[in-house]
Amino acid sequence: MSTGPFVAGLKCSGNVFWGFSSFAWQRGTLQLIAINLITLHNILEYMLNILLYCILTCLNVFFPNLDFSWSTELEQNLKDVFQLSTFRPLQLKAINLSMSGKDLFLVMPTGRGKSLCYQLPAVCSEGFTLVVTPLVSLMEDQLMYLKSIDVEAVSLNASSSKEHAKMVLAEMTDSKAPFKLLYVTPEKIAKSKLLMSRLEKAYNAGRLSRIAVDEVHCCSQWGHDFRPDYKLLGILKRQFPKVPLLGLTATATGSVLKDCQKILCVPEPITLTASFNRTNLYYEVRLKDSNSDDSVSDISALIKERYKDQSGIVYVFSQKDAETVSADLQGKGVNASPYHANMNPEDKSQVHRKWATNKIQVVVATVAFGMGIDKADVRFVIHHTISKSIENYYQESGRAGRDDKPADCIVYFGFNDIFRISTMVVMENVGQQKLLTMVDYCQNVDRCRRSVIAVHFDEVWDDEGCNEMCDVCRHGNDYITVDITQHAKDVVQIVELAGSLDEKLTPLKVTEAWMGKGPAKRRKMIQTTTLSRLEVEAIITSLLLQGYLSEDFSFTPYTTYFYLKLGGKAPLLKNQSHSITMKMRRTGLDANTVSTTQQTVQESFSVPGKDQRRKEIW
Ligand SMILES: Nc1ncnc2c1ncn2[C@H]1C[C@H](O)[C@@H](COP(=O)(O)OP(=O)(O)OP(=O)(O)O)O1
Repeated sequence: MSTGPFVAGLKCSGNVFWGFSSFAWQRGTLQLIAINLITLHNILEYMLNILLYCILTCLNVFFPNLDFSWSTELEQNLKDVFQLSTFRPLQLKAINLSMSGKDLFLVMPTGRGKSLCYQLPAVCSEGFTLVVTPLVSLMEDQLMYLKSIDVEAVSLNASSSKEHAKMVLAEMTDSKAPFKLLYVTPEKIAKSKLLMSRLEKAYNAGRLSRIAVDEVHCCSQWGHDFRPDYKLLGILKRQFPKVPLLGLTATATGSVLKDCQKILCVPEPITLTASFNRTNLYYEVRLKDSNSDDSVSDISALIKERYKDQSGIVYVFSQKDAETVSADLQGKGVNASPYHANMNPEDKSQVHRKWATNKIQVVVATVAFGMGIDKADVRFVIHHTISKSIENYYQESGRAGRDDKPADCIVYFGFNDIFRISTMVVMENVGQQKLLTMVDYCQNVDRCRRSVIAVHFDEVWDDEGCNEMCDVCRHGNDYITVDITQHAKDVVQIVELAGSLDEKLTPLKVTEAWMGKGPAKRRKMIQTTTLSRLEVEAIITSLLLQGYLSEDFSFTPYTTYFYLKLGGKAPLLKNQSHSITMKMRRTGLDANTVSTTQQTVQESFSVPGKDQRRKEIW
């Protein structure tokens, strides 16, 4: 906000006045008045700005169909260029705000049409829009699509040839250049001074009309896909403050967006958030039994019966799993192919192409099969292994049902998978925290699954609206509340004992020790259990989620080991009055060991006599 000329004017009058009078107090009084006037002016100007801002925001947000100078052109290009008849929710609001020069964060579920929110304004504006995209493959998909609808777009990335880069850099400042969108990777912005100098020239010539930062959550370490080069993108708004910035993401919580705002140096962005509730998606969690993992048989039966001739994705944990699960499914008569980052690019695009044209029914993929996958009729997304966070799960499962027709999102939840993923995300800042929220989603038996997702994304959600489109709501009350205080004490005792012997126990060792199995390496008195393996695993998971146990990692040059140690809440168990409960699925539990919610919690599990419980293990 500029006050320069006003201040200068007053200083001048103060000097004139001083020439006529020698009374210091008169000068002081005048200065005081001047300061007050300046303050008043500042306040008024500030209030006026806020008022204008509010009016514009209200007009755009509440009356998105109001006619603006660009409205006719928008409608025309939507139909003629993009061949679309109507806008989807929030698209027009976002476009109008961006066209009116506002900085904007657009949070919209995957597949709902975020790209149009900068592509259409680009077509309707002078100059070009700079689009920052994390992946070259995403960039290429967009360029291909834009070419197919005759919108001129170019890209600059590490694999651009020298001639191409030279041509693009020259055209950036050429008013006759035809391209409307320039796609770059964040690395380019961070590393190419030449690109920055060209952008500056384009900015000064009024040719840089808009900046779009795709997958904006990559800026924040709190996001699920942090990329270091995104952290440097604040330079764009610092150098080109008058150019509106549009940050787009499918998955960002309020705190992630706040972080992105700071990193991108966007002073007051407007945030538009579309609902995360994909009403056509059915969410389900199935338990993987560690004793006899028959999840692949289960998946193949589902695909051959429920999803016969329908297109889908099976997500797996590792490249090796992609190969083996795909081979197993093929062996069971499913038309499946693997997809992972280690395949050569031709093989990857061949699998993608064949799947897109329904020549392959199922892609068994790692998360490498991700951004840019835009097939409308995906009827199922099955996770053979849980995702590393709710954000990841939402995005991966969200590839189902983009045509708004019913589709299923099923996760197979296995105890051992928790620790495989945990060691994978060990280096990530909040990796464990995020993984545990995903585990909580899977272990949950009493809350509507869509409400768990919605709450995670700060959205208010009413379970009633689920319409039984998740397993919890569909099989309501299929759970019991059990008292696990004594069990917690037993498990904590095992971990404590190992600690006192300077030994570390993996979750598997704890499970087996508690169940009285495993090699009898040390002879120590512990209390074992007669609970089933699924129950034991559920209790250990719950103790981890509730903070009675926690992770303890150990690194070797070749691998990372996950051990269990006492959590911050473990000492509470020494307190006689302290009790812990958990909710468990009724289905699959041993009828002799569990009780209904009506029974007293103490009866919930049968606890064997002390002598019976004394066993020598590990
Ligand atoms: N108004 C509209 N009407 C009909 N289809 C639309 C509309 N806007 C976009 N689409 C289509 C175009 C694409 O095929 C599909 C997904 O759009 P896209 O912009 O790729 O989604 P997105 O960017 O939100 O998803 P992702 O997060 O996966 O990148 O929706």
